Amino acid sequence: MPASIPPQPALETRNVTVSFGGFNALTDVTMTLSAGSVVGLIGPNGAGKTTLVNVLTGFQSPSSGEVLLGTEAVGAYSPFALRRLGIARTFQAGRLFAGLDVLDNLAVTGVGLGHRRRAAEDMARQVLDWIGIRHLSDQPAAGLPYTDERRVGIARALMGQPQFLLLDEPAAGMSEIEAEELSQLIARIASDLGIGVLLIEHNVGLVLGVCEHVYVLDAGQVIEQGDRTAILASQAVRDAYLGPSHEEAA
Ligand SMILES: Nc1ncnc2c1ncn2[C@@H]1O[C@H](COP(=O)(O)OP(=O)(O)OP(=O)(O)O)[C@@H](O)[C@H]1O
Repeated sequence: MPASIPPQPALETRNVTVSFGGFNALTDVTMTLSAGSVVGLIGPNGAGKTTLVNVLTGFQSPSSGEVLLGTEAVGAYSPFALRRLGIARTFQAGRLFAGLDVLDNLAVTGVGLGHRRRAAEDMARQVLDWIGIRHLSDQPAAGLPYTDERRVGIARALMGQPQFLLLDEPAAGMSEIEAEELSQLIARIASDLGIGVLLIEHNVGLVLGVCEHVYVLDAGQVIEQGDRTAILASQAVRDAYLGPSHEEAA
């Protein structure tokens, strides 16, 4: 883990639109993720959250608009190229290599990033230690409980010391206590490692608790952004989650 953190560029989308046929999954989305900060992305089902993560990680090209890493336009880069530039992600389902144990899951990722096997294993042990799950090293990935699978997914994403980490619903299925532990881990990833974290979650309480800035997507558009206070005060956010008719019903 680095002792001192050099200045890092931001990861941004500028006016990004993604169309599937005639349907816009994202319309004109502009957002910024900076080093060392935790930014949240919330919104109802189908709002476009995963599509935005796919755009930021090279799994989906924007139909229009730009993706910038610092001053470099990276919207047409492959997932592999972006991973090499330091943009890592986790998936909603862990996507671990089921036939390998936890240490090997991380080590194989390190080898894929260009490290020698021994160095990749050393790095894997460091990452597992840092997260506090070294005891899982010899466990087969296939049999892991859900919450451990999530933490191993994060550990694997930290291999190769990314600049940015995009977490797609990491707390799904977790208890309140487990989600609280996860939020502490997320805060440490930003503060201790200087990584810019984008947290996509349905658990709005978790997002508002750990994120300095939150974007709210609805039907592919950013309808609100700001800190916890701004999000809680927003009528647009209430309408998106409860429907515009909830006021009349009250
Ligand atoms: N490859 C695709 N082809 C067509 N439509 C798609 C595709 N991917 C996503 N969509 C549509 O785009 C919209 C946004 O989907 P997306 O999965 O990004 O939303 P989400 O906010 O992540 O939803 P959830 O919270 O349910 O995971 C949805 O209406 C979805 O059906």
